[in-house]
Amino acid sequence: MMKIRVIVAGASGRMGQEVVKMLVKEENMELVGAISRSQAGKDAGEVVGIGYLGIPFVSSTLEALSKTKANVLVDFTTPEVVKENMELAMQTGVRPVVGTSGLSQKDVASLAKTSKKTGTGAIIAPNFAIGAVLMMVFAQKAAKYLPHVEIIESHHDRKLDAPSGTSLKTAEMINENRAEMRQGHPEEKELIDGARGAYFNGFRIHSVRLPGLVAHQEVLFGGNGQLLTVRHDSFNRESFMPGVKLAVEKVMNLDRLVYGLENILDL
Ligand SMILES: NC(=O)C1=CN([C@@H]2O[C@H](COP(=O)(O)OP(=O)(O)OC[C@H]3O[C@@H](n4cnc5c(N)ncnc54)[C@H](OP(=O)(O)O)[C@@H]3O)[C@@H](O)[C@H]2O)C=CC1
Ligand SMILES: O=C(O)C1=N[C@H](C(=O)O)C[C@H](O)C1
Repeated sequence: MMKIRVIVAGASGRMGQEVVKMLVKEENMELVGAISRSQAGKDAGEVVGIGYLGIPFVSSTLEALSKTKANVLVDFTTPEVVKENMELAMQTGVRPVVGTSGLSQKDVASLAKTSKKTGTGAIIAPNFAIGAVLMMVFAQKAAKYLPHVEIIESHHDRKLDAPSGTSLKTAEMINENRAEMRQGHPEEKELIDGARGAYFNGFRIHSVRLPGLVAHQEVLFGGNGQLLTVRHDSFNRESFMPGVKLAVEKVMNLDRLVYGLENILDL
C-alpha cells in the first residue's frame, strides 16, 4: 500500500500536535515533515510526547516542501502565514489540507484560482469536527424557515481570531438561504460598543473567550412563540481528527479547491 506522505505546518501547536499523533497511528499515512519555528531541530515525536520519531522540526515551509517529497501539507498555523503556505505547496504539487481560520472569502477565491491553474487539489475546512459540520448544515436548512437568527460561538482564551472561522462559515451558509434582513428594533442603540455583537448581513455573531472552553457554537433561531437552538461542542481536539484524516484521503483525488467539509461528506 502506498502511504500518503504528509507534512504538518504548525506541528508544535495545539492542533498540530494532535495531527502528528494521529498520523503516526494511521496505517495509510506517513508523517514526513514537521514545521515549527520555536522547536526547530527538536524531534517532533519527543515534543508531542510519543517518543523519538526521527522527524526533526524544520523552521520553514519551503525547506519542508523541498526535502520531503510530500503529497499533502496539513496546516494549522495562523492567518498571517497560511495563504503563503498554501500557495507554496500548490506551486510544488503538494495538496494543502487547511484548518487555520482567518482566511477571507477573497483569499479563498484567489487560492481556488491557484488550485485550478496548477491542477493541485486543496481542502480548507473551517471546522473538521463532523458534528460541527452537521450543525452548520442544519442551521443553513433552518434559516430558510426561521430567518431571525443569532450565532454565539465560545472558545478557549488563547484563540487569536474573532469571530471564529466556524461562525463565519455558518453565517455564509445561512446567508445562502436567507434574504438580507436587518434584525432587532430599527432604533436600537448600543450603550457600550459591541454590545449587539458583530454584524453580518443583518444578523449578529457573538464571541465568548474563556479558559476551560475548547470550541462551542450555538445558533439560535427565534420565531413567534418558539426558539430553535442548534448546538455543537468540541470537548477536546481529538474531535477534529476524523475530519482531518478524511480530508487527507479525499484531497488525493481532487484537482480543485474545496471549501468546507460538508462538500466532501455524503450528506
Ligand atoms: N478547522 C478546524 O477544525 C480547527 C481550526 N483551528 C485553527 O487552527 C489554527 C491553529 O490553532 P491552534 O493549534 O490552537 O493554535 P496554536 O497557537 O497552538 O498553534 C499555531 C502554531 O502555528 C505556528 N506559527 C505561529 N505563527 C507562525 C508564523 N508566523 N509562521 C509559521 N508558523 C507559525 C506556531 O508554532 P511556531 O511559533 O513554533 O512556529 C504554533 O505552534 C487557528 O487558526 C485555529 O483557529 C483550530 C482547531 C480546529
Ligand atoms: O481556534 C480554535 O480552537 C478553533 N478554531 C476554528 C474556528 O475558528 O472556528 C475551529 C474550531 O472552532 C476550533
